[in-house]
Amino acid sequence: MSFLEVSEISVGDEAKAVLKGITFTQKAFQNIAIAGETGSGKSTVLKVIAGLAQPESGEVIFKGQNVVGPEEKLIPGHKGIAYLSQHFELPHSLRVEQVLKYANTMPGGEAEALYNICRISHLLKRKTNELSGGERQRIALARLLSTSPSLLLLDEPFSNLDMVHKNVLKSVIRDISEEMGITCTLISHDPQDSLSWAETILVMKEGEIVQQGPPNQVYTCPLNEYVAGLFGRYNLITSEAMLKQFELNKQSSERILRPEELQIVTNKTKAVPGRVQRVYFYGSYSELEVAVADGTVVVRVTDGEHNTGDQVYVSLASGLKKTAPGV
Ligand SMILES: Nc1ncnc2c1ncn2[C@@H]1O[C@H](COP(=O)(O)OP(=O)(O)OP(=O)(O)O)[C@@H](O)[C@H]1O
Repeated sequence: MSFLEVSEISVGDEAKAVLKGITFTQKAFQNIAIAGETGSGKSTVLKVIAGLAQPESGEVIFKGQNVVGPEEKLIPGHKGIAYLSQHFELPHSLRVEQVLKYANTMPGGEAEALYNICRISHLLKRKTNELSGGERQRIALARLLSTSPSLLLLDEPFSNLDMVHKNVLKSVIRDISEEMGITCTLISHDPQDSLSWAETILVMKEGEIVQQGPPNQVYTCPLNEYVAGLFGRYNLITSEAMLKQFELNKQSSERILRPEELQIVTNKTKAVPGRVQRVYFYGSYSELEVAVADGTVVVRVTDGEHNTGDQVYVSLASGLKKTAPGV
């Protein structure tokens, strides 16, 4: 029995299809991230899983039990599944401890451990209107988790957080999985969040899953430019000289190369000549925009030795091996 089975979920009608036959499974403790452009249907998937949005067809089976939609249940939702919305709300001007007390179904010791994991123990006496955005979010999270769910659905939890609060929340999410045995699914617009955290990434476009696989596969072997663009800079190699020198298949997604999949070399074998047009410094590495015979490519370097105007040779990074993208 799978932990979560999502089968052929469709939402919307012919005039506006929001989800079109979404199917995937999630194992217990498998971190799944959902990526996709705005409006691709990511939040709707989470809401259907949580029993908060009604699908037209398909089913969600959670630990062997059917999750029913809001049209079939007086109080929407499923006890074992928590959904942290982008637009969560906390009651106004109540003490944090009161907010948590109303929701809490855990025995005293466990609730205290939860508040420690969520880094909110020091906030219990504060009023809800005296909190930062990051603190409010961790309290909303603790409130959800105090009903002891085993699946947590996080809908863009990092948006609007500064780096400090974001890093705290990342540690909280990691501890929630490890210490409380909760499985998490995450939507994030920042590719770094998904790539560094997930075991599996589902990529959505226009209500469909267009690619799924482990982060390194989705990143290095994107199905197309849409998927590539979601996870960072890329080159679509169209230069005839490069295709020939690098022995790339003109028709396939092999032509999509990340800046670090190219390198600057002194040996002219299997390399094409170019001139550095721009240098972008990012701290631990730089990206060079290099004009080649019939195009421009971006190459990542770590030596900091290149300047605008330099004559260079570009080749494929050594040991680079592309595999077929998983769909
Ligand atoms: N209750 C609703 N009724 C009708 N259409 C809706 C409803 N909620 C969302 N939609 C539409 O469904 C599509 C998918 O929305 P959804 O919020 O799931 O996308 P998303 O990928 O999460 O977007 P974002 O990244 O902007 O949050 C959008 O076109 C949206 O306008």
